[in-house]
Parts: sequence; structure tokens; C-alpha cells
Amino acid sequence: MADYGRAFALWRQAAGADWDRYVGHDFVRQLAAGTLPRDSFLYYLRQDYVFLLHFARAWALVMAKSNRLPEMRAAAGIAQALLEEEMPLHVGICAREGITSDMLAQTPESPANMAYTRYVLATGQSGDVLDLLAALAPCVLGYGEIGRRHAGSGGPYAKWTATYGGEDYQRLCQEVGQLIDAALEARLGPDWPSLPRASSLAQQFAQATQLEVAFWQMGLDRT
Ligand SMILES: Cc1ncc(CN)c(N)n1
Repeated sequence: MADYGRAFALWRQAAGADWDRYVGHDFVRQLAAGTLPRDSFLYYLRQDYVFLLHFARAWALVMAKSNRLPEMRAAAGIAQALLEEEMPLHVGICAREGITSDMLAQTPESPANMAYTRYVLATGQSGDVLDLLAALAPCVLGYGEIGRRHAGSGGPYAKWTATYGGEDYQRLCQEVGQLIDAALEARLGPDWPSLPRASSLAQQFAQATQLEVAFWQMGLDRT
């Protein structure tokens, strides 16, 4: 299991079978084995491009909600990495298939995409920075775990697995894990796992994990 910090370890364990359904989804297995239909991959990538736009906004919301400078810096850096490093992966792969950036930006959002992105943004609007971080964590850290597991798997989707299994993305996961742990300790103290608040945060994490499962299924079914 990837070591992305204390909160991740606790929340991942609490999410239980949902977490396994996320990181071990058929979409991921077929992608790593190189057997995923190209149309499913491209459908997913187009949706994911739109997803990442909303997630960059959500990290900007972390910055807007935070009153701690290191957190604000980290959140701004993550929003920047989504826009300048992760989205270009999608643009590059799609360009080779004749799908332009304009076409990507005009992708009609699928219900699963809308459900996930709006859930996270609404959680951020109505809750505090901890709620928002708990809802954002499965996105960043789940792909880190998947990337580590399948890095170097080769085949037609090697660039995708190499990106999430690569040094830069893994460093981002370490930083996000540390950011979450520090945010929790600063606001709730070191014994935060024993507080009633801990279960509602674990619940946000589990909910976002279920929405990740639905996102993979969307890609597989092209719905
Ligand atoms: C749906 C989803 N979840 C997570 C990631 C990784 N940032 C992503 N690109 N897309």
C-alpha cells in the first residue's frame, strides 16, 4: 500500500471494499493489460479533461477557504499542476486521435462526471477546508496508488500509467498526504482520529471514492 500519510491510511481503511472497487476497477485492469477498448479510453479522457477543470477550481477553493499560508501555497501549486501538467497529458493523447483542445473543452458532461465534480464543489462551499480536503483526497491519492501498482505495464496505455506512476505524480501525492495531515492537526489537534468529526471526514472520503468507481464505470460503458 502506498504511504501517503496518516489520514489517508485511516480513511482508505474505513472506505474498505469501496476503495478496492476504485483502485481495482475493471477499467483499470483492462487499461493496465492493454485490452481496454480505445473508444472507452478516449471517452474517459474527454470526460476527465472536463473533470480536471472542475478539480482545479476545487483546489482554488481550498486556497480561498484556508487561513494558513503553507496550505494556500500548496493548493495553488496543485491547481497549477492540474492545469499545466495533468491536462496536457489528455490534450496530447487526444491530439494524436484528431481530437482538438476545442473539442475537448466542448465535451458534454456525463451524469457521473457532473455528480462527482459538483459533489466536491458543493462540499467545499458548504463545509470547511477539512471537508473539502477529505472529498479531494481519493482523486489525487487513488490515482497515485493505481499508478504505482501499474507503472511500467507497457502496451497502448503506457503513457497514462507512466504519468501516474512517475516521480512527479508520486511526489505530488506525498505532498498532498502531508498537507492533509498538517491541516487536520492544525485545526483538530494530534488526536483528531478520536474526535466525532473524524467519522464525518471519513464519510466524505468514502463518498468521493464511490463517485470514482462510478467514473470508471462511465468510461467502460461510455455513458
Ligand atoms: C476522475 C479522476 N480522478 C482522479 C484523477 C487524478 N487527478 C483524475 N485525473 N480523474
